[in-house]
Amino acid sequence: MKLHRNLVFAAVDALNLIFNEEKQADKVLREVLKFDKRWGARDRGFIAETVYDIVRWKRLYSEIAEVKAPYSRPNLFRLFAVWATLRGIEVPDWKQIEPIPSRRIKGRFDELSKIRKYRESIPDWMDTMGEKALGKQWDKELAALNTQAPVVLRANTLKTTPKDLRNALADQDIDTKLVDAYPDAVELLERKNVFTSEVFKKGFFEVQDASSQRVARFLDVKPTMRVVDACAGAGGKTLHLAALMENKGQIIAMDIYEGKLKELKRRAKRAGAHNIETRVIDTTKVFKKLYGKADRVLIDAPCTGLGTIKRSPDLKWKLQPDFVQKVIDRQAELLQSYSKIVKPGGKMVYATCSILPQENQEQIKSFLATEEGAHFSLEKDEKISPAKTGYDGFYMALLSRKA
Ligand SMILES: C[S@@+](CC[C@H](N)C(=O)[O-])C[C@H]1O[C@@H](n2cnc3c(N)ncnc32)[C@H](O)[C@@H]1O
Repeated sequence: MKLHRNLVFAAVDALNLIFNEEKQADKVLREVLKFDKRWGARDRGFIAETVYDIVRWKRLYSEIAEVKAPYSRPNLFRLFAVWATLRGIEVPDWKQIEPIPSRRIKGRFDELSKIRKYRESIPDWMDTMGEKALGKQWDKELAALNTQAPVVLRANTLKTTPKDLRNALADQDIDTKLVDAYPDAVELLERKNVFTSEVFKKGFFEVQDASSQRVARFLDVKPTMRVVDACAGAGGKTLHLAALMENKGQIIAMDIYEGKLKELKRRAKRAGAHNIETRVIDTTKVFKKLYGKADRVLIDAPCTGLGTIKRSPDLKWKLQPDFVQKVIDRQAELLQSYSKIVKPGGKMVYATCSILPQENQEQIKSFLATEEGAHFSLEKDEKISPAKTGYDGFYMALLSRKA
């Protein structure tokens, strides 16, 4: 494989922004990929994959390359040299890249791979927390979280069917497969930029991880219902709810960030979803007015996102230990306030994209033991394991309010 200088330099520029300026990897890539209009799909793919790989294996590669933060440019090139050597790619003889004998890189790799925190490239605190929470299963989950996520689309059934979507994508040379047990999912066989396709512009699909596609269905909605999506964000699950409700009934999508709800409205327009109204939570009045009024409530709670490391490997370096307890406390508060929106006989789903029991089943157990929780009973819950499914880690609990 011949390495092109401008592509490698672009990857190093991106790593500089991610590692030294704490920018989010996906946002950085979106910008960096705009640098040169002449880059084709392969070039862009090379930059994105190289950057994601080096972000994913940052700790391991840094140990091998013997470099530390803040990462100078020569040190970022050293990380790149480790990446290339471990993939059997000849490191080019450029003045920016200080030679490291490949025997040394491979020897250090073998030695460090015996120790989990290096092999899986993870901060000490996160490794300790994961092992304490999940015991032996942590090994498997961690290994799965370090594999690249497949690209999964959710067919928008307001406009198409998964089968028709597959055919439309095939016409544009995008090969896909249907996924058993995920009725709306269409998975790409090869990574491609789907956002530039005509079918995307027409609103025939959204990119949504397969595990995430389980959440809206778990809420058991019907077209006649009033549904509140209390933490709607940019509306990944709101749009799915709209499709499941066949564009009927009413969905109230709330969030504390107006910007996210604006994006939701843009996506709803593209999807042809007309049964959604958005409400910014700028005072508690916004949700207090809804107490006892909804048939269904979704609390897709803010969480550590530990289940999504496959897609966002930089989370390993961005997440801080004190944030974990803060977010757990916030989830408990949201359960207290938003559960009151459910009317007697109604139902609610609490979901996270985390695999930590403290954010999931333990959170629900604590809620059920409170005065507010006493109005609810747990119908069922599901822990979605990245190791077992190959998709994101998720948790969902369906609770019903006593009539
Ligand atoms: C897991 S994300 C939601 C993702 C979204 N449901 C989707 O499917 O795309 C959690 C959301 O909760 C929002 N949030 C945080 N604190 C909140 C609060 N007190 N009330 C409502 N939403 C909140 C965040 O802004 C974020 O958009």
